[in-house]
Amino acid sequence: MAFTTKASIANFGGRLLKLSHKSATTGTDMAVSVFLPAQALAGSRVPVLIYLSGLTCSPDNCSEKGFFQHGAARHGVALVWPDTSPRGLNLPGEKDSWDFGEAASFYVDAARDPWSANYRMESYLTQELPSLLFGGQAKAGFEGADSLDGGRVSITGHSMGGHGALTLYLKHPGMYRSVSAFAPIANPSQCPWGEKAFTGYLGEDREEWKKHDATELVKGWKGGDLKMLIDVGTGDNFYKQKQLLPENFEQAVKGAGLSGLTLRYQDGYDHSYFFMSSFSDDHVAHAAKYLNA
Ligand SMILES: N[C@@H](CCC(=O)N[C@@H](CSC=O)C(=O)NCC(=O)O)C(=O)O
Repeated sequence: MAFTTKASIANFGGRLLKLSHKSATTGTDMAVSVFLPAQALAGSRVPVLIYLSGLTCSPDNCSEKGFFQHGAARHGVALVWPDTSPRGLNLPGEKDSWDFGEAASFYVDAARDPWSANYRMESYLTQELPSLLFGGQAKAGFEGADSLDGGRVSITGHSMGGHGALTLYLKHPGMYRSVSAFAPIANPSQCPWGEKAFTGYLGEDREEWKKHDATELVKGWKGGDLKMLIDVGTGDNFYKQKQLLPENFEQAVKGAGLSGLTLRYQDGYDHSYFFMSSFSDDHVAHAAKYLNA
């Protein structure tokens, strides 16, 4: 049995499961939370929306105050909240700052020591975690696992997790049916957060960084309509500090002649979960449109 169930909580007519499992990819225990809507508990196969969290987060932040369960219950969509990095490794410098190391993986497979052995979050999220989650109840070992339809998966995320959602979607055409993001770090090669993380995890070669930068990746997108929703708050201090750079991303989409990006600026909203909870219904509805098509 892959997963240990730490908690099972009644929530929006379904259940919120707090799970953990041993990961061969990261070499650590990994936490992950799953929301099973009532439809899943009643035996229906349900599609899945993965939410990648931002810097400093665990699976708890969004599952406790993002209110994605409200829309997910309505549309019959399961939610998966992975963790933001391996934990408990005690690597040198891992806990020195809130925007690098633990809870700040940027969802890449690190290429530099000491990170490359364990900070392999892209492989974890695109290979190991789906194989464990969608392998059926006998393999997964938690209630309702048989209901998860691994053939219908979309992805979303916030800030660092918005960067993760956009880049995994653009790097793995066909893996996800749609993508959305709240306040994503949309052009990490050009902002302080991204420059710090990419130098630390990937090295100094800026050409290498482009492979993990949504604004660069979208220029080469060949997957047709983008099926992409992005929300950014105009009162977001990180937006004002040019950590997010959604305009660069939009310019790249226009330059590549692509359709299917809805980029909305939400007046006065900040970077917090007050923002996500205000629009999480829209993001679940966006995913459900493609997942239930
Ligand atoms: N500690 C920082 C603020 C950190 C912060 O705002 N983290 C965001 C994600 S930022 C981009 O990835 C977050 O989601 N925090 C968790 C929460 O529950 O709000 C500072 O002091 O500025």
